[in-house]
Amino acid sequence: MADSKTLGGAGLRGQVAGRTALCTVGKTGAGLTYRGYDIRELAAQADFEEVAHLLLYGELPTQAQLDAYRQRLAALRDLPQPLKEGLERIPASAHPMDVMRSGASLLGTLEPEHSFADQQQVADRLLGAFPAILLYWHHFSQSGTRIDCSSDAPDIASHFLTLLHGKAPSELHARVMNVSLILYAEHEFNASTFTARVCASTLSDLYSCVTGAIGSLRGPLHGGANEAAMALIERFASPEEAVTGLKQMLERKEKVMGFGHAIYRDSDPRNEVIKDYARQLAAEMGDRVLFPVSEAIDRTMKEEKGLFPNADFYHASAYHFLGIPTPLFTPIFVCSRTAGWCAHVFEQRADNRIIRPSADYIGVEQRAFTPIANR
Ligand SMILES: CC(=O)SCCNC(=O)CCNC(=O)[C@H](O)C(C)(C)COP(=O)(O)OP(=O)(O)OC[C@H]1O[C@@H](n2cnc3c(N)ncnc32)[C@H](O)[C@@H]1OP(=O)(O)O
Ligand SMILES: O=C([O-])CC(=O)C(=O)O
Repeated sequence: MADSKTLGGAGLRGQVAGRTALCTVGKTGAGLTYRGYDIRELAAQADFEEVAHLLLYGELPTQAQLDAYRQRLAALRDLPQPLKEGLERIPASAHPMDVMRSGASLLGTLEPEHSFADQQQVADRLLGAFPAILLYWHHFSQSGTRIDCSSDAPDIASHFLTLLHGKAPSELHARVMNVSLILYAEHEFNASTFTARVCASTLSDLYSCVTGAIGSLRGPLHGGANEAAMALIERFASPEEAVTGLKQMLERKEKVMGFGHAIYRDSDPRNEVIKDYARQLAAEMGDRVLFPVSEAIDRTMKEEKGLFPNADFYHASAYHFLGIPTPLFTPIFVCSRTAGWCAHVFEQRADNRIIRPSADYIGVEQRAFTPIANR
């Protein structure tokens, strides 16, 4: 009989909760693979649309398939008018992750998934529409501007940056965004994906699965860590200040967001990729503070706690150098992880049994009910 203290109390760590053909995390010799491809090769040579096709359609596309897929996704960028009106009613004070969650849910009321035969179409629709859901609200709430949601950018990475900045990104910026979307696209049974699979196991619709997953991703122990990491980095004006500040945080037993991982023990393979791009962007910007401070935090965490940066830590400075406001960081994770979430929902549906574990009861023994007048 399993001991519940070592199960629930330890966050189900090490428990196999299902099967997947999508991804391996932390296996010896291969840090992270998507359908058998090493993340480093995908990040170096592929575009996000190729990776989304791999996850959602089972294989990397041919050039003709990729062109057709890009066109299909581009045709799904614009938003229906009632969704725009709904986004206009969300206050500027809202967290952008709440906008993503509400946007996904509202789209599901306007273009419901009538049957599971629609699932590929819905997944593509969410991938196509998420940048505009976020950035239509962002511009309207900041300045009252109603942006054109359908840019002529060639891919989702450039589309996002075009909607945000009102102009096409440079080649380097488009590449960094593409790489970021690839790195965040899929990660086995992480908390948000598991949320999506639990929802899918009830035979619920895809919008509900994705909406629930967004809620899970929002927390600072998961996707929200990239925003929290940025807030931390910005607190320090120099590497020396960062070292002192970090040591004080660790003495106070505070968690340092962007470090550590539930599965990886020594390093997160996504870190070295995004760190390299953060360094390139820092050089391009002539930055002399943010990147050196980030490296000082990184070194101090290694020396003091033996902890390593996860995918989120250097994403913070990379996104900052792309001119992305900090509250929009975690929504970009949504734009990417939607590919992984939807692929997991398809997988769950293809071999489903409702996910319903048991709990070890630790409450009071059974007792007699006392009517309210006698209590
Ligand atoms: C894309 C992603 O979602 S990646 C994860 C993003 N999240 C973060 O960056 C948040 C900061 N990190 C954390 O909170 C954790 O490392 C998690 C949530 C990612 C993993 O949690 P766990 O699996 O429980 O971590 P783990 O078992 O390795 O922790 C071991 C010890 O290191 C400590 N530790 C782990 N991460 C950190 C951290 N970032 N800062 C300080 N201490 C930490 C834990 O408190 C624990 O100490 P204890 O044994 O004294 O309680
Ligand atoms: O796998 C996890 O627990 C968290 C993570 O890195 C991710 O979802 O990308």
